[in-house]
Amino acid sequence: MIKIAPSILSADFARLGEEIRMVEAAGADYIHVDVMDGHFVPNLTMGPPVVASIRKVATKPLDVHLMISPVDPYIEAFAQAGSDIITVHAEATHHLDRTLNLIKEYGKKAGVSINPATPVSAIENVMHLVDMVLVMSVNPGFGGQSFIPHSLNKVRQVREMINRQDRPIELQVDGGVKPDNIAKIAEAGANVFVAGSAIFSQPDYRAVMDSMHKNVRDSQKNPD
Ligand SMILES: O=C(CO)[C@H](O)[C@H](O)COP(=O)(O)O
Repeated sequence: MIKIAPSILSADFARLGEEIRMVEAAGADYIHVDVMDGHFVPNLTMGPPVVASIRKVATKPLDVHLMISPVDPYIEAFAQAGSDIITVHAEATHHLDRTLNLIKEYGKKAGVSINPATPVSAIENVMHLVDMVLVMSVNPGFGGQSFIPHSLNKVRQVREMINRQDRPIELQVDGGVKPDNIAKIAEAGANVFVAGSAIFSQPDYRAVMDSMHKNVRDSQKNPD
C-alpha cells in the first residue's frame, strides 16, 4: 500500500480550502504543506496561521515540511497550529537530536529530511527518534522540478536503515514524483509520495492519483 501526499505548494492559493477538499475527495492520504523561509531555501510560502486555517478544512493528517532555519523556535507554533507530522531538515539544525525530541514533546510525529547532496549517514544516529524519513529528490524551494535520478540509491539505503529498526518508519520521497516514475521509486523502497505539479496541473486529481496507484500495483505484479 502506498500513500499519496499532494503538495499544496502547487495548488491555487486563492481557492486553498476548496483545493484541499478536492484532493481529499480524490484519494489523498496526507496533505503536504511546504513551509519555506527565504533563507534555508530560496522561496517564501506560509506560516503557522495558514496551517491553522488548513487544519479547519482538512480531515487527513497535515504533513508539514519545514524548510526553515533556525527551526527550533517555530516547532511549538506549528504544533499548536494543528500539524500532525512535522518534518525538519538535517541540514537546518545544529542539534538534530534536540529538534526531533522537541517535536515529540509536543506529541507530534517527527520526520527528518535530507537534501539531494546530503548522505544518508547524516540521519543514522536519529533513526530511533523518527516516524518518517523524507528523501528530497529535488533541491528544495520550488515545485515543478525534475526528479534527480541518484535519489533512488538514497531511497534504497534509507530503506535498509529502516529495515534494521524494530518499528515501522515511513519513507517519503518529494520532488518530481509523477505517474511515470512512481513505480521505480516504490521499488526502491518508498511508501509515501509527495506530488505537487503532477496533481494540481491536471483537471482530474483522482485520475492522476489512481494512475499512480495503478502503476505501482502493475510493477509489483510484473517486476522487471
Ligand atoms: O518540497 C517541495 C519543493 O521544495 C515540493 O513539495 C515538491 O517540489 C513538490 O513539487 P513537485 O511535485 O511539483 O516536484
